[in-house]
Amino acid sequence: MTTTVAPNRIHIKVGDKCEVLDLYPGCTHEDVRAILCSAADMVDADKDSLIKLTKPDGTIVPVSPFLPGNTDKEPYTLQVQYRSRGSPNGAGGGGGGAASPTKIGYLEAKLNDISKALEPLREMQSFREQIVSFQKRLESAEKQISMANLPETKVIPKAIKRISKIDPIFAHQPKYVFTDETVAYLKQPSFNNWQWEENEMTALMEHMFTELGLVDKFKMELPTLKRFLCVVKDNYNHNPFHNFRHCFCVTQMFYGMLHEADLVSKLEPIDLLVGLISCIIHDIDHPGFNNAYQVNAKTELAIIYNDQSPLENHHCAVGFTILRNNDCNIFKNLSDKDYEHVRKGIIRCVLSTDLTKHGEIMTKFKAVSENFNFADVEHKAQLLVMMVKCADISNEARPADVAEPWLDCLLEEYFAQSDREKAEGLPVAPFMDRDKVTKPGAQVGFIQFVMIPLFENLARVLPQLEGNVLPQIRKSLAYYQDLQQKMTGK
Ligand SMILES: Nc1nc2c(ncn2[C@@H]2O[C@H](COP(=O)(O)O)[C@@H](O)[C@H]2O)c(=O)[nH]1
Ligand SMILES: [Mg+2]
Ligand SMILES: [Zn+2]
Repeated sequence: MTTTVAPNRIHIKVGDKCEVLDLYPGCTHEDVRAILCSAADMVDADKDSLIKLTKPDGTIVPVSPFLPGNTDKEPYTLQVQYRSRGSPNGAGGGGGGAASPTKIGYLEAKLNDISKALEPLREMQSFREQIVSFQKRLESAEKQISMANLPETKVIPKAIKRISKIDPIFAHQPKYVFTDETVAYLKQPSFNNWQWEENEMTALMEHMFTELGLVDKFKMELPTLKRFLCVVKDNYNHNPFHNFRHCFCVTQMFYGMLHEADLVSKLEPIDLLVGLISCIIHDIDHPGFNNAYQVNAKTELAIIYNDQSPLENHHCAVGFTILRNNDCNIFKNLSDKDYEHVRKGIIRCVLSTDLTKHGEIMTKFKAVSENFNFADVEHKAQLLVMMVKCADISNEARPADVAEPWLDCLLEEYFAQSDREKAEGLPVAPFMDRDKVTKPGAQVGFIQFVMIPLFENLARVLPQLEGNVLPQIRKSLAYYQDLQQKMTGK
């Protein structure tokens, strides 16, 4: 089982000064921003300040906890620009920036370091008192400022920020031509995602739109579709599991099931569009920490969405923010009625990927499957919900050499979350705890009690899944049961 524990060493250049930073596993976007601001001697830069990192060749490097490590020979160049909310045009403003929790965290850490170094000195006590008084002043400033900022949320500006980077990236996209073998293989649930790079995966997704007739039917402009997919890719974070490759796999499994069950002829193009876009945006901008963490840690997402499926609501909001941008709006030629239908369907599918809704969705679908009717709009909406849910948890429906690395990725993300929960004194779910989880332990229950019942329920309407998909899932279950037996003797 692989886990990442070593800090990531980053060399940066700020003006004519060079700095070395260590990013520790589990640090957040906010931590990285705070560290970079401090390296630029701009600890009072606020959340809206622009932080730009570039490689020596001028390529912009996204600021994230997964910043690739580099060497002192090729440091990143760091620029920080204030963007105080108080100033009318969002620029300039210098020291007037808001005190944010990250600044307080950073200052606390920095002051702790200083106080450790001063341990032997007599002034220690008075210095500690100064720290406490300084922290209190910052906390009170933060309270006042956060109250003043209440109406603003990060959701929409964040998505827009990344859209602004699209054209330079897009301009360098290579053109792809896929062989007949590849396009046929793309329709198979056994497709191996690990052979493809990110740009190839966006091109394969573009192929799905064309092949399903959606480009023609909805008069999509190809550059708009390419840009949409590219911006989606850039708005997935580099998490071990919830990343753009997972988005591709979910979309590809949905596409594979459409073909496997001959749904292209049974569903309307608008249904295919709802399902495909739902898969594509379903985990966009996932922070790598699940809903339980969001709620327990009282994160901004939990506050914005009142603890109600904060992640799934966020994925929808970011997806539709990208679509609202004219350059990415593949829905721009849809009638108002179609747009309304598509939006409603996508929101329903993406919100349904919250596994806490699983039981309710299963019960409803069992009822409609008794007399399923492809002409019934509600029946079809429930079918799409089930298909997106199946696609989302479908790794073990793939051959073992494709599925197993995904389990390592999932556990790596789980362990990073539980390590952080332990460090922050938050509740830890046993299935995420590195001291309690084994690979077969993680899979046997999940495949037996979640995956198989879900796919079997869907197979009541799509019996073709009994052909290729369900046998592979049962094979995975047998494999992990056997492994568990060997490991525990039970
Ligand atoms: N133990 C396992 N859990 C799995 C597996 N595949 C998925 N999952 C869980 O389901 C959710 C899916 O929702 P997502 O939108 O977050 O992707 C995921 O987070 C896992 O908790 C699996 O193979 N084994
Ligand atoms: Mg999700
Ligand atoms: Zn997912």
